[in-house]
Amino acid sequence: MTQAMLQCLSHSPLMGLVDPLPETVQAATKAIGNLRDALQRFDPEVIFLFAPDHYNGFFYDLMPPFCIGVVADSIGDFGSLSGPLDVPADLALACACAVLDSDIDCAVSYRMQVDHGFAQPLEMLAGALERYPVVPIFINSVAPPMPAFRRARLLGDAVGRYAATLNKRVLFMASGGLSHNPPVPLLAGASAEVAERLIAGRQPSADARAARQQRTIDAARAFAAGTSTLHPLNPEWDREFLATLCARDLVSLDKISNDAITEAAGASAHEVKSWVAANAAMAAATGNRYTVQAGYYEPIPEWIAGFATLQGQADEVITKN
Ligand SMILES: O=C(O)CCc1cccc(O)c1O
Ligand SMILES: [Fe+2]
Repeated sequence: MTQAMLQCLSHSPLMGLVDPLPETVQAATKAIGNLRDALQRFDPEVIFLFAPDHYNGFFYDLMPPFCIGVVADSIGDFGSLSGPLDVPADLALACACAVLDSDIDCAVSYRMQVDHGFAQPLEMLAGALERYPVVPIFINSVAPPMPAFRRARLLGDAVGRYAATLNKRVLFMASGGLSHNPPVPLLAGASAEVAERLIAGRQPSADARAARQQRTIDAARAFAAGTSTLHPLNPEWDREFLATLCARDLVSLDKISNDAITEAAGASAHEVKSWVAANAAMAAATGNRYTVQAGYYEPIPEWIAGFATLQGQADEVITKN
């Protein structure tokens, strides 16, 4: 008997560093609290966490579209939690095998480094990095060439079919998005110094890390003040995306190209592929018998994020072989 639940949450390391009005913080905090309470009640036996990276664990020396962590550590950028994740290694490896058997070529890592993309939802929803067993599933969302919506959906589909065989309470969790464009550099057109950081920037000096974080904080202040040239948030695009997930119409996203995503919603909007994968996993695990509710949405410039929560429940317990 497998039971499945779905939770998706935007992330932003600017939370607590560059905050909007207290009412906005309160509303977002309440929405996050709702997810946390539901997670606690569900008490997952394993979390499949789909999330991106921001040139902290994955670089252009070898950039996979997808990677499953068999052993994983959080680096603790922007004051996020650092330290090991509780990855059930055999299960993570079996998941990777099942994904490969489903024609989705994903990498594995026995020393996966993750950043706030993974750490923040674990901290905010699970309460700690090691509170629950978690299979971390990286989706490249910042470093072109990137997988398309369709591939993210098929990855999620493969993970969901595997998860349904476990006879456990499984939680599919996604971290990222929605529309946004924080100052994450692109390799195309980068200076030699920035290119080096994107290709081989593992373990930067404390000064380099602090300078990077300060640049992001400065960018958020300018973005909130309306004096920034960063790509604007796109609430209309975000609401349509959420409606598509609520309608369980993931296939309709396949026709949206990566260029169209960047153009409409910003270069980091590709992080929503984590949401697509988690929703596809839920669909596969439940045989499409699940319901989704968008919990909260607000474009929050201070956090450089179309900030949203979403939750889904299976209509029934899944019985399988
Ligand atoms: O690591 C960085 O510099 C990017 C930080 C960042 C900021 C806003 C929204 C995000 O999703 C995000 O990841
Ligand atoms: Fe991000």
